[in-house]
Parts: sequence; structure tokens; C-alpha cells
Amino acid sequence: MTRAQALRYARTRLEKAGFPSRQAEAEARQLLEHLTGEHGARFWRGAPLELEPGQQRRLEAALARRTAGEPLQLILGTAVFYGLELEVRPGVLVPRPETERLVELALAELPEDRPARVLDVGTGSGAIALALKRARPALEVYASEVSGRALELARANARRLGLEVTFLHAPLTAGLARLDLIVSNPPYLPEAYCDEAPPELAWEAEEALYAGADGLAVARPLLAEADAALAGGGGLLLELDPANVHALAREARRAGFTEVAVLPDLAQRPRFLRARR
Ligand SMILES: C[S@@+](CC[C@H](N)C(=O)[O-])C[C@H]1O[C@@H](n2cnc3c(N)ncnc32)[C@H](O)[C@@H]1O
Repeated sequence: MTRAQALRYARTRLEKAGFPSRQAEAEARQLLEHLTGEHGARFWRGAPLELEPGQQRRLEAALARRTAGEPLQLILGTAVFYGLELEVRPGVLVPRPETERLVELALAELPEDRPARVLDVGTGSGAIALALKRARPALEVYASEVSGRALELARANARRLGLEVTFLHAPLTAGLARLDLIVSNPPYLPEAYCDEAPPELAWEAEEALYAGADGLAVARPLLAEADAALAGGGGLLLELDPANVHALAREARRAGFTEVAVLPDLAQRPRFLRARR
């Protein structure tokens, strides 16, 4: 099979499995570039132009995984987040594009004229912490996580990218104090969603997604700890579910946080909670 035939074959397999044409074309290309290790124009010039038998077998296996609903990033082993290429592994949340907005909001909160201390709670692959450190090297960045598997991956990503973040195997604020900003994309889905979740979520660890009956079983204790962990005037930024973000905003106001606001995601759904101590 030539590379051109392989591309047509992969695209058709994905289309038949229900992927829209443009997505099928883009993903077929990404899979083939990944298998051959050659990208863009080099893919078409690469010799031999025939796929090797081993590459064809690997293409079949990758297509079987993708048409069964496995996220493309887990098949490729990498995801791009805020311009960083991160390794991803099964059992650790694949960073989502909507969380890039959380990074932008965090950067807008952080002072540029002095070093600041920031904590990413539930760092997963390290996505948010590493994006912040890359964008502002002077930041003192901490990241907490309860999953050993996630922490191992986050540390590997930091090493590969040469970024210095202090990772803590501990829950929530890990006993830190005098923080200028706490940022977090915690597990926030109400448990009832589990039954109607889109198929790609089946590949994610449940403890990275679900948080009790109202989805606030991690965010609520984090709000309580944030009071002691933040410096005066420090900020809290959370990504939440449109179904529970307003409820936590009310709790934040009652707990004495100021400037409490609910901000939309790119699809204009209420998604982020911003508050100040
Ligand atoms: C939705 S994932 C977010 C991962 C990553 N921050 C991202 O945005 O891609 C939530 C993460 O929080 C971790 N987690 C769950 N409960 C936690 C807790 N009490 N303290 C710290 N991390 C927690 C999970 O293991 C998971 O990695």
C-alpha cells in the first residue's frame, strides 16, 4: 500500500465509523505521520513511499482503537496544550482545549511586576502548571495531585520540557500558604452524568472526572482550604460544570470571597469561577 492509498484507506475507515470528512482527513494524516515519523511535505517525499508491512499492521491497530472511540491523543501518546507538546497516558486526563482558557485567565490574574506563587490543584499531566511556567518563567509554580500515575507523568513532562515546577503528592492545597493564585480544573462532573457520558470519557479515570452527587466534592473543600492558603488579595480560578458553577459562586460569596464572577467558555457556557480573598 502506498502512502497515498493508506491515507485514503484510513480516511474512509474513519468516515464509515461516523467521523465528519474534515476530521477523518485530519486524523488519518496525523495517524500516518505518527506511524512513519515524517510530517508535512516530508511525509510525501519520504522513501520508501510504500508503507512497510509493520506500519500497515500498526495502522490497522490504530484505526481499530480510534473507531472504538479511544481518544486520538492516547493513540498518538501526545497532546498539544497551550502550545506545549505533552506526553499523555491512559488513566491520566487528556488535557482539553477549553482548559487553555483557564490558563489565559490565570495569566491575566498574575502580577507581571513581581514574582508570584501559584498552585495548580489536580495537575494531571501537568498541563496547566507547565503552561503557566512556560509563559512566565519567573513564577514559583506548585502542583498538587493525589494520583501517583498522574504525578509520574507530570514530572516526566516537566523534565522533557525543561520546566521547573514543584510537584506535591498531596490533596488540594497540600498545606501551602501565601499563594497569589490557586488555579484548578478539578473533577467536577455530577456522578449521575456517568450513565450518559460521551463514549470517549470511558477511557478517562473516573476519579479525574466525577465528584459526588453535585460534582463539587473536590471543589467545595478546595474553596474552604483556599481561604487559608491564599495571600490577602490572592485569587482563586476554577473550571467547573455549567450545572454547578453558579452554586459554588454563591458559596464563595457566603464564605467572604470578593469579586466573585462566573465566566463563559468559548461556547458561551458558564464555566469558570473567579474569586478573590
Ligand atoms: C479533571 S482532571 C484535570 C487534570 C489537569 N489539570 C488538566 O486540566 O488536564 C482532575 C485531576 O485532579 C486530581 N484530583 C482528584 N481529587 C484531587 C484532590 N483532592 N487533590 C488533588 N488532586 C485531585 C485527579 O487525579 C485528576 O488528575
